[in-house]
Amino acid sequence: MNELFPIFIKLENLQTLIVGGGYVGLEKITAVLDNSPQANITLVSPEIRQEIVELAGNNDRIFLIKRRFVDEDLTGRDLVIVATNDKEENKRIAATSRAKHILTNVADTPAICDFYLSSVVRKGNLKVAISTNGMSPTLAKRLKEVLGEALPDNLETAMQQLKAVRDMLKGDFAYKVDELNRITSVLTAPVNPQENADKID
Ligand SMILES: C[C@@]1(CC(=O)O)c2cc3[nH]c(cc4nc(cc5[nH]c(cc(n2)[C@H]1CCC(=O)O)[C@@](C)(CC(=O)O)[C@@H]5CCC(=O)O)C(CC(=O)O)=C4CCC(=O)O)c(CCC(=O)O)c3CC(=O)O
Ligand SMILES: NC(=O)C1=CN([C@@H]2O[C@H](COP(=O)(O)OP(=O)(O)OC[C@H]3O[C@@H](n4cnc5c(N)ncnc54)[C@H](O)[C@@H]3O)[C@@H](O)[C@H]2O)C=CC1
Repeated sequence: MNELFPIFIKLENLQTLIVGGGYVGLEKITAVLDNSPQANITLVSPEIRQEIVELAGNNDRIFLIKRRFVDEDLTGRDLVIVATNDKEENKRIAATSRAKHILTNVADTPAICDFYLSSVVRKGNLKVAISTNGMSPTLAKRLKEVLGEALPDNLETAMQQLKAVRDMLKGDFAYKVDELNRITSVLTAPVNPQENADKID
C-alpha cells in the first residue's frame, strides 16, 4: 500500500535547497521550475552543469554556490533535495537536515526521503501527480504520458465555467455543495445503455 500523503506546495513561499549540480540536480531543478517557476532555489555544488548555470542566468530567484555543501547551507531552508554522487555524504546531509526539521529528499536513497517527487500531468489549471511509491519512476513517467493523452483539452473550459458558477452561488455551504454536485453529476453518470445501443445500430 502507498501511504504517502499527497500535497500541492506553494514553493514561492518557501526556500528550497538543492545539493549537487550534476545530471540529477538538473533533473530536479527542472522538475521544480516546470511546476513552480516562482520557486526560490539555492543550489550548492563544486561542479555545476552548464544547463543549470543557464537557468540561473535567466532567473533571479535561483542562487548558485560553487563549492561543496557545508551544514550552514541548511540555515533558513524549508525543503532540501540532496543529489550528490557521494552516497555517504548524501546520508549525512539528510540526517543533519532532518534534525533541523527540514523536509528532505535524497535522490539515491528512497528509504531516508521525507518526500518523493512525482510524475506530473498538467492541463492548464489541472494537475495530476502520480506516485508509484518509489517502485517504478519509469512507470510513473509512462502513465503521465497516457493520462496526458486521455484527459480532454476542454477540461480547462469546464473548470473555468464551474469556477464562475461557484463564485456566483449564494447560500450556505450545504446548498453550494448540493448545487455543484448536481451540475457535475453528468460527469460520473453511467452512460445510458439505450443511447449506446442506438449508436451500435
Ligand atoms: C523514490 C524517488 C525519489 C525522488 O527522486 O523523489 C526516485 C528514486 C529513484 N529514481 C531512480 C531512477 C530514475 N528516475 C527516473 C525518473 C523520475 N524519478 C522520479 C521520482 C522518483 N525517483 C521518486 C519516486 C517516484 C515514484 O514514486 O514513482 C520522477 C517521477 C519525478 C522527478 O524526478 O521529477 C521522474 C519521472 C518524471 C517524469 O518524466 O514524469 C528515471 C526515468 C527517466 O529519467 O527517464 C530513472 C531511471 C529508470 C529507473 O530506475 O526507473 C533511481 C535509481 C538511480 C540509480 O539506479 O542510480 C532512484 C533511487 C532508487 O530507487 O533507489
Ligand atoms: N532520483 C532519481 O531520479 C535518480 C537518482 N540517481 C542518483 O543520484 C545521484 C547523483 O547522480 P548524478 O547527478 O547523475 O551524478 P553527477 O556525477 O552528474 O553529479 C553529482 C554532482 O554532485 C556534486 N557534488 C559531489 N559532492 C558534493 C558535495 N559534497 N556537496 C555538493 N555537491 C557535491 C558534484 O560536483 C556533481 O555536480 C547518484 O547517486 C545516482 O545514483 C540517478 C538517477 C535518477
